[in-house]
Amino acid sequence: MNQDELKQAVGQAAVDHIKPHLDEDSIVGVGTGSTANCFIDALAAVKHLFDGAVASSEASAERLKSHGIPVYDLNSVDGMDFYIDGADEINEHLEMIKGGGAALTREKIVAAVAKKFICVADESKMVGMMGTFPLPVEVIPMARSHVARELVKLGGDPVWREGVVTDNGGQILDVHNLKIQSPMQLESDINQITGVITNGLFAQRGADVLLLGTQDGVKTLKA
Ligand SMILES: O=C[C@H](O)[C@H](O)[C@H](O)COP(=O)(O)O
Repeated sequence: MNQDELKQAVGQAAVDHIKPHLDEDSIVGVGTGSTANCFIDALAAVKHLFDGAVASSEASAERLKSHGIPVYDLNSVDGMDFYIDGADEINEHLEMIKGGGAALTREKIVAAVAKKFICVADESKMVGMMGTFPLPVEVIPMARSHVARELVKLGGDPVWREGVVTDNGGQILDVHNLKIQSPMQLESDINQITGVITNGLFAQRGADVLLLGTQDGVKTLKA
């Protein structure tokens, strides 16, 4: 199977995973990116089983609506059982780097509301130590240079993702060459820098379940 087929397989596996738990009041939390898109497309086939979705980006909201799935503002829902999203890197503890598509902040917010985070990923995303994928950090635009200098002090090489404006009006610094030995600590340290909106480490709130697409089928890993 090629990478796209692996993404489709995990998208379908995520629908199969949550389907027994869906009812007419269920709200599904939906992530962003090419793997999350596969999940959205598979979810459309069971849209009669649940109420609607909360999306972590305008792009995912549009895709959900194009399938006729109602999209709710997060402030109008009390909670949700599941949040389904991809990752740029994930380790054996189900800690992740996310934000390759610049949606990290809304992803972290929707994930915080959900009872369970189900990560969908093809096997290329599984790593021993995170940091090969540059860590995205969303910043308030006027703080960009200040935050970049502070990130250098933490051992990274930040690069401005020029031209990208997030759904929140923020800008993105991609931090290269980090050896992330303590993801939870680094997540806190970066969030302490004034001007940071959030960073793409999902360690304090990692995934609860990983559906990993491999050549031997979809494997289920639990935290
Ligand atoms: O901002 C984007 C998200 O964190 C994505 O979930 C992540 O970049 C993975 O995307 P993809 O499934 O396209 O590799």
